Amino acid sequence: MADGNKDIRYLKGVGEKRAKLYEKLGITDLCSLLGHYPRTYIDLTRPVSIAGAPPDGAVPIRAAVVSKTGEQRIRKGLSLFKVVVTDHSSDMVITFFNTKFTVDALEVEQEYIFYGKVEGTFTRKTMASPLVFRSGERAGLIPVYPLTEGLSSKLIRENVRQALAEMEGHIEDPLPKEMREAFHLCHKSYAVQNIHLPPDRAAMEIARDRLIFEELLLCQLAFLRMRNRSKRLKTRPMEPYDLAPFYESLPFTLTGAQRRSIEEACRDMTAGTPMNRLVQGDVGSGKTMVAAAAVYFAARNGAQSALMAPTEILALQHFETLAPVLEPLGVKAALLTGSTRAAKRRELLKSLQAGEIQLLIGTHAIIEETVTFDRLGLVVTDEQHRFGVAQRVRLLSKGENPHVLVMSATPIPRTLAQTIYCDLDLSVIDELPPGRQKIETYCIGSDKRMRAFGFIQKHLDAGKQAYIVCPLVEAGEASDLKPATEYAKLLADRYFSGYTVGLLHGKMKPKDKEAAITRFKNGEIQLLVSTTVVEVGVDVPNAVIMMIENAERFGLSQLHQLRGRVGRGRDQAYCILLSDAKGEQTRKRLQVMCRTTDGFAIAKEDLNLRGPGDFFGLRQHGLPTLKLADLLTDTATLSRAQEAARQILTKDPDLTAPEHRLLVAGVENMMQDVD
Ligand SMILES: Nc1ncnc2c1ncn2[C@@H]1O[C@H](COP(=O)(O)OP(=O)(O)OP(=O)(O)O)[C@@H](O)[C@H]1O
Repeated sequence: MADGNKDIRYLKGVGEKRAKLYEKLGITDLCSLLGHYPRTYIDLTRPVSIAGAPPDGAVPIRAAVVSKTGEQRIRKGLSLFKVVVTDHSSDMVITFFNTKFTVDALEVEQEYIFYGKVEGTFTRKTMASPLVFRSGERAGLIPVYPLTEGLSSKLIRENVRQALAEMEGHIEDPLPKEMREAFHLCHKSYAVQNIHLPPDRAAMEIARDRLIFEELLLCQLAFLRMRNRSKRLKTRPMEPYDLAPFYESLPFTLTGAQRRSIEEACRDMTAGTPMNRLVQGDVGSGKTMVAAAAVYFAARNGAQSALMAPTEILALQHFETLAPVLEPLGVKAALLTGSTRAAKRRELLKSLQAGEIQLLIGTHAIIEETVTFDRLGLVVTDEQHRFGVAQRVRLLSKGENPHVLVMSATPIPRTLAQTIYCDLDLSVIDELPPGRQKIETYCIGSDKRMRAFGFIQKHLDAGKQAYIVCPLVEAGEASDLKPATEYAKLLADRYFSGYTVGLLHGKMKPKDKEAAITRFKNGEIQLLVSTTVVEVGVDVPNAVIMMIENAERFGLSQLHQLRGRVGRGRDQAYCILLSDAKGEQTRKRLQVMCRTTDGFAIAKEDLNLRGPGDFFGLRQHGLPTLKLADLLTDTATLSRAQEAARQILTKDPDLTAPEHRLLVAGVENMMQDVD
């Protein structure tokens, strides 16, 4: 505990009850209270006149009280108070509800700052339930804090003020002095003081910049240290075998981007340290073939590979794609999932241990203790963020420092990827296989549903297939949404009665899911009604239409993944987004889908619209929660922090120097909440 730090109950007005509320915000002592940064600020430095107040948004108005009415009881539990105020430009009527205490404290003829939205007509201005500040008391920026029920921003402000006084002179700076000077950063104590109680915007910005820098620096240090550690691991270097037999055996020519990624991966494996590579490519860009080549390369070197997929459907599909490619080249593949029967499983595990199987594909089932390899040399994970760190470590421990290849279909802008996957090298497949056409995307209301059905029927008649995705499995989960089970029945009985309609959802038994996918792949099912279980990875090139019901329910990146299930062959493909939602934000989101099919552009829009916190749960990516930094907009600070982290680790790779003691504590504190 830092010098001067005390339990939160030390503060005036904080007893057991409030301490419990503070605990909900992760605050237990003065230091954690000071680490609870304001969400935003009310700027009292630039009051506007009543007559000149803009019609939208809250503003500070400096005005004097003219008169107050008494309490008016509107109904039980609801009282109204009216206060007339004036400034040089106009009068205004302010209404307060149930806040007798605030109104009583207002003195006639005194000036105050009222912070709220000015409404009403040109001649009669009004404001409802404003925040009130004594004019001249402190016309700075007033911090507004993230709250929990029972704690007000005002109370937190008062507690923070006291905590700052208590901690004065005790706030140590984790950044060495030379670094602060080199990167033009203020001292930590100035930063903490001015993030909470800035006299003006400039001071707040200096403080913010400094704290964002520190946050990003700690994050970079954590990842770079991890990376340095893995670079120090040793593994047997592989021989650079010729990949020509692999390339020649494929039914198509690989794209330049696929070959480049393959070469990068194979080069990594010939070094004496384990590969740690992320292959990132848009939907349908052909990531599986990169994995296939790496598996082939490892097998030629006598090493086994494991491929772990997040769902049984995906594991099965990888098996069905990879086995026919690899087995003619002498690489035997096997599939192990939760539904593999006991006898088959026993036999499979024996062959695996004897080294007769070169590639094991499966779900979590492959990390169980009973699964042992003869010589595991390569681990491929699909969509890494769906696995926890512990699961990954368990899989890795089945070999001696095996190589790692991660495939991700979530397009992340490069700067973000570099931060999130700072411990991984990055290969980007930025080219689609030849002949792919832009998926035509339409957004329609349910009044056009029948026309859409007609459009689908025309394509089914021509021998093509289609998907209809619904948000839910069963009725009753939410009243206005299409449940897949009932909808599939309705479609089969009424609108698509002459066609084969299949159903796929997450609550089905694995065996039935497998059967549905296989029948769809074989063309026995023409129209597949599904929930989002088809979202990632499902590959049926003959399917050309993706219709999504209640499209407003899905995030942009999810819609993109769903749409990516079509347009995987040479035929023109279509995506129909069905939504009756009227909200402007929703319309905007769906329009983005109609405008572009580029996953990276969509991810960027998604980040802009939702913010990185919501994007895909950063914590699942192994990224700590950042309090102030925004990875999208703070890119300049991010590169400064990266530079600083590199400088620190070059001098002190293990962060053992005494001047880095506080940095290490910061890194550990930051990483402790990552899974
Ligand atoms: N170079 C290529 N030329 C033509 N077709 C290709 C090429 N590479 C892959 N394909 C085919 O493209 C389809 C998509 O490939 P794959 O399933 O590997 O994509 P992906 O990157 O895993 O996509 P997703 O993330 O959407 O699952 C498959 O049917 C595959 O056989």
